[in-house]
Amino acid sequence: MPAVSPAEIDRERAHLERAREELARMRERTAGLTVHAGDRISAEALERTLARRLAQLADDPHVPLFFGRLDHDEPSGGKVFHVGRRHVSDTAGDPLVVDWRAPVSAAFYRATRDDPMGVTARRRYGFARGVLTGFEDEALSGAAVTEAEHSEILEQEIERPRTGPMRDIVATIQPEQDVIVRSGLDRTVVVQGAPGTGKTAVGLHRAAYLLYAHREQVTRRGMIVVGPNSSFLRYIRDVLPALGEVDARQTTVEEMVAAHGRLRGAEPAEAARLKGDARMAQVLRRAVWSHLGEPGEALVLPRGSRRWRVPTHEARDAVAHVVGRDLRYDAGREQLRYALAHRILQQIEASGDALDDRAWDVLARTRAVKDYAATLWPILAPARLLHRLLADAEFLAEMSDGILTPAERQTLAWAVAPRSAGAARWTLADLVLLDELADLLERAPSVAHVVVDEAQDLSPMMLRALGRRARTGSLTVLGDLAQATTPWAVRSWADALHQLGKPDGHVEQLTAGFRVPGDVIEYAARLLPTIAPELAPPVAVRRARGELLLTTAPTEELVRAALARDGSVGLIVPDAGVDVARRRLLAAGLEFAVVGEEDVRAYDQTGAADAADDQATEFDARLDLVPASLAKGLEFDHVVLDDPAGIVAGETEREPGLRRLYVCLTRAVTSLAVRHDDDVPPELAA
Ligand SMILES: Nc1ncnc2c1ncn2[C@@H]1O[C@H](COP(=O)(O)OP(=O)(O)OP(=O)(O)O)[C@@H](O)[C@H]1O
Repeated sequence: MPAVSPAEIDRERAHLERAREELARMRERTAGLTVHAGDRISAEALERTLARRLAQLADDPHVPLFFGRLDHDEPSGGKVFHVGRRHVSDTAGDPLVVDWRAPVSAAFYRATRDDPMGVTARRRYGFARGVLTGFEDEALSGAAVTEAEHSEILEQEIERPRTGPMRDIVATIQPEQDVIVRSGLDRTVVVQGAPGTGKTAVGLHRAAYLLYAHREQVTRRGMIVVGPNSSFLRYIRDVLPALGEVDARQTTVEEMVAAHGRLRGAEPAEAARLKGDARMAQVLRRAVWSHLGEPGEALVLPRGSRRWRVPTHEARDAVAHVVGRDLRYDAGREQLRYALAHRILQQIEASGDALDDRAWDVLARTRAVKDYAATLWPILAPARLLHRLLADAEFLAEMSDGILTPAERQTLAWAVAPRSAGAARWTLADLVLLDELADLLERAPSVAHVVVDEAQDLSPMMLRALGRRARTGSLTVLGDLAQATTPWAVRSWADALHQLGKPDGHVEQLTAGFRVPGDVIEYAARLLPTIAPELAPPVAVRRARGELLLTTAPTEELVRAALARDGSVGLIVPDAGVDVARRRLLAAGLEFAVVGEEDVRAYDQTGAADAADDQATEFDARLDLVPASLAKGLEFDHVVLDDPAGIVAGETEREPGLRRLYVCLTRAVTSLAVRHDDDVPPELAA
C-alpha cells in the first residue's frame, strides 16, 4: 500500500467513528418506535418492517461501515461520498455513508480514466478487524491522473484465505459484474461463466440490488433464490443477510415441488431424462384437456314449480365457448357453470319472472348446475392423473400419440404400477410433472424475481417450473454449460431461456476467474475439449499461480499437510467412497464435518460426533469431507481430490463423469492435490 499521511488516516478514522455513532443513533430511534396500527395484519406487517430495518442497522464491529470513497469534480457538485454496505446519515439528513446500491455509488465500480463519470478520485480502504489501517487513491480525472496502477487492496481482498461460508464481495465487484448486478428488474439475464468467475456472487448481489432498488414491489411480490441442494444453500445463506437483506427465500427445486407429494423414489437416468423433456408438457396438456366430456342429456334445473332446461346442443356450445377462452382448466369449469346458468337466466327472464342482481351467481352455484358442469368438465387431481398416465399404457399411448415414440412410452410406463396415486413412490422428475399439471389446472402464483444457480443442470421441465414462478417477473440464471452433470440438462442457454418462457433474456459472459489459480485451471481445462469444446477456460486474476500436485501418497498425509496451512480444506471423494474416507479420517484422529449430512456435526479426534447444532454449517469446520456430487458451487483454500477415476466412474456415462471431475478440480483457491492409483483419466494427460 502506498504511504499515506497519518493526518489523513486520522480524519478517515474520525469519519468512521462518527458514522458508527450515527448508525447507533438510527438504531436506537428505530428500536424506540412503537407500532400503532388499526388492525392486527397491518400491525404485524409494520412490526416485520421494523424488525427488518433494525437488522439492516445492526453494526458488526468487524465489518467496516464503508470500503470506498468517491470525490466528485466541480461540475458534478464537488461532493465526497463514502460508499458502504448501508446508508448512514446524520441528524440533518446528510449522508455519512451511501449504500453501495445507490445510483451515486455506481461510479465506485464502473468509473474509469476513459469514462470517469464525474469522479476525480476513487479511494479504497484497507481494514484489519474493523480498524481502518490505510487507503489507496486512484486518480480518474484532473491533474493527478496517471497510468492505471495495480491495487494492492483489491488484490488482498481477492487473495485472502477462505474461511467458513461464502462472503459478500461488495467492496470489489468488478465492472463487468456490476453491469449484471445493476440490470433492471424487467430484465432476465443468463450469466455463463467458467468456475470461480463469480456467478453465484453476482446473482446474490443482484438479488440485494433489486431488493434495494425496487423494495416495495419485490418485498410485496417476493423473491426466491434457488440452489442445487441444501448444503449449497447453507454455504451461501449468510451473504444476503450480511448485505442487510432477509426477504429472499432460499430454496431448491426439490423443496419447491415438495408440495405435490413426498419424494420417495429414484429412477434410471433414461426415464428421468424423458420426464424432464419439454415434450412432456404437451402430453400433460393433452391429458388434462382430454377429460372434457360430451353432454349425453340436457341440464334440468327444478326451481319452484318450474323445471328449466339447457338442451345438449346448447351445453356443447357453452363448453366450446369456454374452451375458446384459453383459461386454466379449473377456471374453465367455473366459467362453464356461469355459461350454463346464463342460459337458464335468459329463459327465466323471458318468462317474465323478476330476478335480483345475485340470481346469476345463485344459479351458477346450485347443485344441479355444479354437478352437470362437473360431468362435462370433471374435477381432476394431478397425482391421480399422473398415476393414470404412468400406469395405463393405453391412456399414455393416446395422450402421447405423435409426441413420443413407442419405445419412449415404454421407458415412461411403470414396470409394476402402484395400486393408487397415494402409493406411488414419486421421483423428483415426477414431482416436477405434478407441478406442471397443477399449473394446468390452476395458474401458479408468480414472484417478482427468481435467482437460479447451477442452472446448467436443470431439465426443460424444471426450467418451466421456475419460469412459471417468474411468469410476471424476471430471472437471474447462473450457470456453466461445462459443469452440467445431469443427463437431462439443456444444451444451450437459448434453449433454457425458451423453456423459462423468457426468449428475450440476455446472455452475459464472465471470464475473469477469482477462485482457481492459473496452474490449477490450466490442468482442469484439459478436459474442456472433451466436455465443452466451445467454451474457453477462465483467465485467472489471482496473482499466485497456485500449487498442483499429482500424487499417490496417502490421503491422510495430504490432508494433514493442507491442515498445517492457513484456510479451509476440502477432501473431495467419489460418493461411493465417503464412508471409507470418513473411517480413515477418524482413524487418523482428524476433526472434520461431512458436507450434505442432515444434522451438521463435527467429528472430533476421539471419533465422537458433537451434538448437532442448528446454527452451525459444515463450512464452519476447518476440514470438510465432500462427496463429489455435492462439490458444485463450493470452494476451499486447499483441496485434496481423492481418486479422479472413481469420480468419473461415479456417473452413469463418461462425459457427465468428466464434467463432474471438472467441477471437483475447480474448487481450489490455493492448492490442489490429486491423489490417484496411477489411473488418472487419459483426457487429463498433457
Ligand atoms: N469481484 C470479486 N472480488 C473478490 N472476490 C470475488 C469477486 N468475484 C468473485 N469473487 C470470489 O470468487 C469466488 C468464486 O465466486 P463464485 O462462487 O461466485 O463463482 P462461480 O462462478 O459461481 O463458481 P462455480 O462455477 O464454481 O459455481 C468466491 O470466493 C467469490 O467471493
